[in-house]
Amino acid sequence: MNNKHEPFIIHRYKSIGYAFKGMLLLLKTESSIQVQFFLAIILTLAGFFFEISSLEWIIQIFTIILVMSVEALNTGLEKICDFVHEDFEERIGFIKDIAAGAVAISSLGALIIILILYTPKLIHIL
Ligand SMILES: Nc1ncnc2c1ncn2[C@@H]1O[C@H](COP(=O)(O)OP(=O)(O)OP(=O)(O)O)[C@@H](O)[C@H]1O
Repeated sequence: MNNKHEPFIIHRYKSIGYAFKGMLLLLKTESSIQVQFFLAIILTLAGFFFEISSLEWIIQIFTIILVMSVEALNTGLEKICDFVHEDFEERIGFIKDIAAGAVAISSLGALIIILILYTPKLIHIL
């Protein structure tokens, strides 16, 4: 529970704690995040294997962050939807669909970026 009267530093410290708890909850409970985390590990290993440049690392890390952040926000939105309206409701379906659309946009973008990064390297070793 947040206490708005506690010192700023304590308040910030607790907020960071909640945020880390949120990351662990996502990893423990959400299969989509687990799959993305697994793919992030594969990409990290690929980065070391192909000795990608600093700029390529930055692009790859940003790509992973983007997809996983959008997925996390989508998960939160789904939970709110289920909390406010458990039964079938067209407007809830619409909200969930457009939130899933955001995940699709970031995932397709990520796929294109990863293909641009690794296709030449894969062709080179084949
Ligand atoms: N309460 C509802 N009313 C109307 N349509 C819904 C409702 N709940 C889900 N839907 C429809 O089903 C789709 C999938 O919803 P769901 O909450 O199962 O998301 P998901 O991405 O499959 O979830 P998960 O995180 O389990 O993978 C939504 O995009 C929406 O079209």
